[in-house]
Amino acid sequence: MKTAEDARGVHGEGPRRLGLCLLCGLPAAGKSTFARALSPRLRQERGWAVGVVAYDDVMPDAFLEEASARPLPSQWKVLRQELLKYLEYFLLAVINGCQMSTPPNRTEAMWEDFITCLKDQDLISSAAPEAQSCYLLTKTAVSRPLFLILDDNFYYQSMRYEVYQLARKYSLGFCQLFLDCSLETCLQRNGQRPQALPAETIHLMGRKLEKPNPEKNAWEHNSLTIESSECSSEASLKLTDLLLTALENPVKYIEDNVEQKEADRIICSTNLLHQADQMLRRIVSQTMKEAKERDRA
Ligand SMILES: Nc1ncnc2c1ncn2[C@@H]1O[C@H](COP(=O)(O)OP(=O)(O)OP(=O)(O)O)[C@@H](O)[C@H]1O
Repeated sequence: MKTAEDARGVHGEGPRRLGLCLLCGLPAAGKSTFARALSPRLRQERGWAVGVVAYDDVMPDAFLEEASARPLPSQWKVLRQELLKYLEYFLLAVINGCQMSTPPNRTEAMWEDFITCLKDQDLISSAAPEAQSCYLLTKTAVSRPLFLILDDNFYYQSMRYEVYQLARKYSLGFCQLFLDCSLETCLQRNGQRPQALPAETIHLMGRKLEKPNPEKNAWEHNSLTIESSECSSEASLKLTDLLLTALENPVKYIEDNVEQKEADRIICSTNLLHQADQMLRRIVSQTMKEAKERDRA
């Protein structure tokens, strides 16, 4: 199996450039509309292979077919993680230049929607005739720089971090685009949709939203905020720059381990039990030192 270094092409074949881009923002901010316009532009102008994975298209239908009820937040979390696993299967096939296999434990309807999503964007073709549970990658998917654009609200930092961890695991490019749109505009756009969300959901998300914060989180440094109504050539240039920077600077595994260790250290040092333990150790050590000095005197 090839390593992350192979994926970057550091062993002489030229870089195999792969990137993940998160779209985040409030419901009805215009993420899906934006993604629909962005992907043909990137294919045409840059010659990249692009896959937009709209979580709304892949997840709810799958769940409703199986359980005929709206999932709870904890179930959404499990489904999001399952979808990331599917993405990993696809990425592994691209990195290893092999067929995409079918995960053994899967929510069948969600997997089917995921397959349809990749097929519709010319990234995989039908199951290989000799192995019904494998899918062939298309020439587009294997021969060009590839960007996967993940279209969800990603309103908690922790949701985005899961995707970042995937990028780190395979040393992929990673970037985030925050589509900034006022609450009022989102409510207004939502109200005009055929299947509008309850306004309260948008209010709630507006309160909970954790915008990308590159000052606080080093891993979010490759983030861009653009106004949802902005379609200027300047915004377009900034966006291309963001994506190119991500492709050319894939997440470094070792570097980010250091960052993870630092995060663990902070968690550890703020842990009261750990602090009490440290204090106890210091007192014991000081008492023993004093006792030894008394013995010598
Ligand atoms: N720039 C824009 N100007 C005006 N209307 C827009 C704009 N972008 C999107 N809309 C409209 O707003 C509505 C919501 O757009 P869209 O579905 O793209 O949002 P979204 O952020 O993907 O929403 P959700 O997170 O709920 O899936 C649609 O009816 C769309 O036509």
